[in-house]
Amino acid sequence: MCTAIRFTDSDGNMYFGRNLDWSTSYGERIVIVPRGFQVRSAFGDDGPAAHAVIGMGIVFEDYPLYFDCGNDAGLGVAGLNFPGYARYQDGPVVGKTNVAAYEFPLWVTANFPGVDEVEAALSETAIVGKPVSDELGVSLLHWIIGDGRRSIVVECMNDGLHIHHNPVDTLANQPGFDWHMENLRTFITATGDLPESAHWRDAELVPFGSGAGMRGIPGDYYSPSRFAKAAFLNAHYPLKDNEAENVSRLFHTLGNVSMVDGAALMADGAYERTLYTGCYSARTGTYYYSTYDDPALRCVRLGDYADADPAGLLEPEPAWWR
Ligand SMILES: C[C@H](CCC(=O)NCCS(=O)(=O)O)[C@H]1CC[C@H]2[C@@H]3[C@H](O)C[C@@H]4C[C@H](O)CC[C@]4(C)[C@H]3C[C@H](O)[C@]12C
Repeated sequence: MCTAIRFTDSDGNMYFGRNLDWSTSYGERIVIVPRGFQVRSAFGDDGPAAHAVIGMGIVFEDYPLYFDCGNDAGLGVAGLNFPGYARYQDGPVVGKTNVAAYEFPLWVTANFPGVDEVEAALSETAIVGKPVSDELGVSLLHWIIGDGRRSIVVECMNDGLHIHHNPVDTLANQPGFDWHMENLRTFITATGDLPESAHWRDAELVPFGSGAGMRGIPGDYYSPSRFAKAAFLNAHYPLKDNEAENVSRLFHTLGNVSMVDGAALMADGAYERTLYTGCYSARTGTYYYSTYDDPALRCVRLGDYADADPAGLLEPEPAWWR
């Protein structure tokens, strides 16, 4: 499973991050697309990247397959599994801009400065289930897209392409976004406040300590549970000012829905774990991440590669955060 959140600092700069939960790594690492890089399109509409992009992914035949990424204008996108619900176009649609599902994160971040522009373009766009290769196939995903003002969720299903306004700036896996939002109504009594004592007949029931208000928010790894917990935490975290506080916010919040070995068996017989947590700070153009085996934070600053030769992709060595 995977979980993603978005929030802003006190100046309106976006922080955007995700847990990548899976059993085996694809060999993912930080990949940078320099501004002006010639982006190859599955449907013949090649063109230079209008924005520099940084994120986590793999490079396949000189093409960056991003799992999540952000751009120099402060726009971020992440793909999360959505099998059983995702249904792409079987082939290109005449009269539309056709984008293969594997191209979607790069298409969003290389072309657009913000969510408004992506949303407008999506009305003329078809997402096509073209495999990246026979071996890699087609991933069935839905996407969260965020900037400094808001986020949306894009779900391509049997009945067409849906764009949801995302007022909780959270996404997990199945079922669909509308269901997750409806389900949050189950938890409206949850609060971060210090609980009062209760009186039952002659008994005064005093809380053991703080945290009682949050009882009922689930802590298991099921997708609806992670959505509810991440949405609660993202809604209650106090607004923070500086980079360190906001990076800390991102990793603490996603740490609360991260998956520990041995607790969630997948259908293939392997346990799911949070292989990495990634965070894009639009304030500093920095991608931070930690992995399951090495929780130390590493990072790469997009601005350090502003003058990079647009002819090639970059796979920089990350530095320790501090
Ligand atoms: C497995 C990842 C999603 C993690 C997730 O949501 N897990 C939920 C588990 S569960 O089902 O709900 O149990 C997804 C996110 C991005 C995906 C990758 C990206 O889409 C880029 C390419 C796309 C190709 O079609 C397949 C390989 C691939 C390299 C994808 C492999 C895999 O499907 C990834 C890594």
